[in-house]
Amino acid sequence: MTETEKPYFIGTVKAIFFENPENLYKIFTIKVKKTNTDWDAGDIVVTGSFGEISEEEEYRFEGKIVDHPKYGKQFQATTYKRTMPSGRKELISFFSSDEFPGIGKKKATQIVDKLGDNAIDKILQDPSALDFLKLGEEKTQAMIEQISSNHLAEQALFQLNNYGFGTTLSARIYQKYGAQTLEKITEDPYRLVVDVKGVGFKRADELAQRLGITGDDPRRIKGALIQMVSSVVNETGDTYVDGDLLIKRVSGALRFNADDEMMKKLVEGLRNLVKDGILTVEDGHVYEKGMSDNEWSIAQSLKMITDSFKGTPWSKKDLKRELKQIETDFKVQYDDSQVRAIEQSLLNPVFLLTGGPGTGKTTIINAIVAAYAHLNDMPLDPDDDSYAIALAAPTGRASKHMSESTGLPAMTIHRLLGLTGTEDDEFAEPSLDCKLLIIDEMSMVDTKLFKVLIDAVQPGTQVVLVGDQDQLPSVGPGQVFSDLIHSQVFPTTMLKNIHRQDEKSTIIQLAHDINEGIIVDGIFQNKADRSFIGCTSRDVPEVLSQIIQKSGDRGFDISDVQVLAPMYRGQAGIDNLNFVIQDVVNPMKPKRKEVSVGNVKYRINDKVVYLVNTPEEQVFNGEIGKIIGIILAKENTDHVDKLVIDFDGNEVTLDRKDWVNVTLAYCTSIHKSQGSEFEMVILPLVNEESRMLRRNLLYTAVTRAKRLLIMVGDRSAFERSIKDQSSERQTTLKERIFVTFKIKTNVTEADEDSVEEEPKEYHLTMDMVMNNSINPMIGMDDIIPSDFIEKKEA
Ligand SMILES: Nc1ncnc2c1ncn2[C@@H]1O[C@H](COP(=O)(O)OP(=O)(O)OP(=O)(O)O)[C@@H](O)[C@H]1O
Repeated sequence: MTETEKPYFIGTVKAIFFENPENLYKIFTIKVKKTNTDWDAGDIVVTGSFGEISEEEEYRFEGKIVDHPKYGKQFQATTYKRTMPSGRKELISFFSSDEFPGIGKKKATQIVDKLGDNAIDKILQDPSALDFLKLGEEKTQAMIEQISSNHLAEQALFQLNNYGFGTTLSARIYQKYGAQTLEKITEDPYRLVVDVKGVGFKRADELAQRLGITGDDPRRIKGALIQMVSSVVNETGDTYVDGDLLIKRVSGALRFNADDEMMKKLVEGLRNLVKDGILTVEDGHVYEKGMSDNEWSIAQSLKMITDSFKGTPWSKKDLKRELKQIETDFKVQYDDSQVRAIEQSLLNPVFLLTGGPGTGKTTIINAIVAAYAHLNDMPLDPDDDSYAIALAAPTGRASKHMSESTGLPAMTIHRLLGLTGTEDDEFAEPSLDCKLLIIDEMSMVDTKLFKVLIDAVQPGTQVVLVGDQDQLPSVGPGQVFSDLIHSQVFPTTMLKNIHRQDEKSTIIQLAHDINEGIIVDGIFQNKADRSFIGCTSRDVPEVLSQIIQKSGDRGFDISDVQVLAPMYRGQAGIDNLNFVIQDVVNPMKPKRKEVSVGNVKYRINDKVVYLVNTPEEQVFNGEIGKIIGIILAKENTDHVDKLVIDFDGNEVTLDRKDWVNVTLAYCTSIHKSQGSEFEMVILPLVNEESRMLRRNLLYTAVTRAKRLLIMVGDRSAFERSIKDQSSERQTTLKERIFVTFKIKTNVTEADEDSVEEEPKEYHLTMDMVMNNSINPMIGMDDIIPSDFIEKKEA
């Protein structure tokens, strides 16, 4: 090997024993034919990211020899190339191989006779070189594609690598565009911002610069606009970005002077994105593709449900009688607001019920179900043909709670709708054949999911949405539950009385006080069921270790203890606390099995959380499980490391490539904890997290504790959380509802058409952009929500 020559191996692939479709990483063995290294072995192991690799084919790999601590000597390939067959004999056997169905030895010989030893190059350069075979267009095309596919994948991955993309991103890009990768990204590198997760504007901009796309190139402007809308919406949870703000931010990102000429170009860019259906602009608000339609669609479906409701076959008197009966049966006396809630839910097509912990939401769901069934002569038996009640919640835990408390089947909204939790859900159009639909934990439902859910409801169905509007809003954009309540268009009951009878419990009262913004001194005093331990963020890990140790001594199983934190980073952040707690409750000991991925180590008994939806395995985002088995690659015939995890009785085996879907769960985010409750919650809050500290965050965390709550950290961080009201998310769902419901009451047919037709007309004018004169309520001055209620009830 000369100094400049890179180490290489040429060999035939024998067996591929690991493949990660996410990043195309593969591990396989080759039978070595030639090498410039002094590693003299018949078969070697090769690793790396490869577009396509076929067994029994010959390739040339360049890279370096490494000594893996566990698996020994391997060749880590950075580039690879299929060695093209050369020489008459090899070429004939190549063309007559299984890769080219319909080409036998005779035709293969003809090709080589006609095109010579350079046959492959000739075909790649000029596909008409094969015309003489008269195979027909389809077959010829298939043959050319087969020849070029490997060649193109290599070329593309090599070039992407040159452009500075790492293996994972290169693989994602190649998976998206396939053979057209280079053509597509050189034509418009900014398309990566839309098409490939993980490529932002800055990255695409660097590539664009290398390709000579700079300054005010329309492609550059377009890329910056798309990226900015997406990042603002994901950061804030708003459903749109204010047009002015967008233009300001984008001109900053593009380093444009805010002169008229540049503004015109930005507005033009926006206009084109609207034309191409990538963004929507309405009343000066800029929405990501589909988001504006989602809001309209929700409003229209709610209107359809409202309009199609023809009343009940029983009278209000029957209902009163039924309520008395239920009180007797359930041995409970409902308070006034609870009675109102039960009545309104049964009398109306759409009803909203909100209340804090212990106010009786579950109690009311039980009453609604029982009364509905009895009043409609329907047995409360899911196996009976006439049973038509659907109960669902956004998380597995919440739906399980619903099912346990009602004794009826309840499921996740995804399962109810047959959704997969992937991007395909956007195009799903399921249909629900129930007559009464009750959704719990409604504050967690985002705009996209609610759109699919409410669109699936059939005319005549009654819908009851239950939740706690003061909790954190959904992770995805929107705040549907809060918007529906604040629209005041639908009958709503807010439960305020706390009914939970536990005299000793002070946690619920604390939660209500927090919600009211009351900072009572008592919050920092120790009570039987809660305590506060003041410390700095540096001390949080140590304090937490001690609490966890003591909780174990007091008989708490770690599955009942949950540490909840707002952020991932920092000493008191989720990532660090997980390592700290793991060391206390499940430390490494000699001879214990341990596997690692990145800097996370997994051992048997570790508490983990699942991060995606996998309906085939019946395991969903946010579910907490325990590792009950570790099967090493050398112990199974697949030659892959595996984790066996018990998710509440459902055992799931995850191959190493799927470990990205789990993480340690001794400490989880407060956001993820929504919809779950734990016997004991430990809540560290520190001043470093000030950006996140809001009342609804603290309220959500505190309300997760059933028996014990231990607050740790900076006193001022807790006080700040109580004081800082969270700002409302920016959405236009309420306005859509006002417009849509006004149609029903007093607008003409012509107006109706103009709303139902896609409301896409481009409104953002230069004036608007420059003068900050955009008003989302344009044209709605004369409507106030209570107008509608009065009309409805009249
Ligand atoms: N009117 C009532 N009279 C007596 N007890 C009641 C009444 N309403 C509710 N309860 C009791 O109060 C407790 C809390 O009620 P429930 O579980 O329905 O509240 P919740 O709002 O669903 O609470 P969480 O959101 O915390 O689960 C239960 O034990 C329930 O039996």
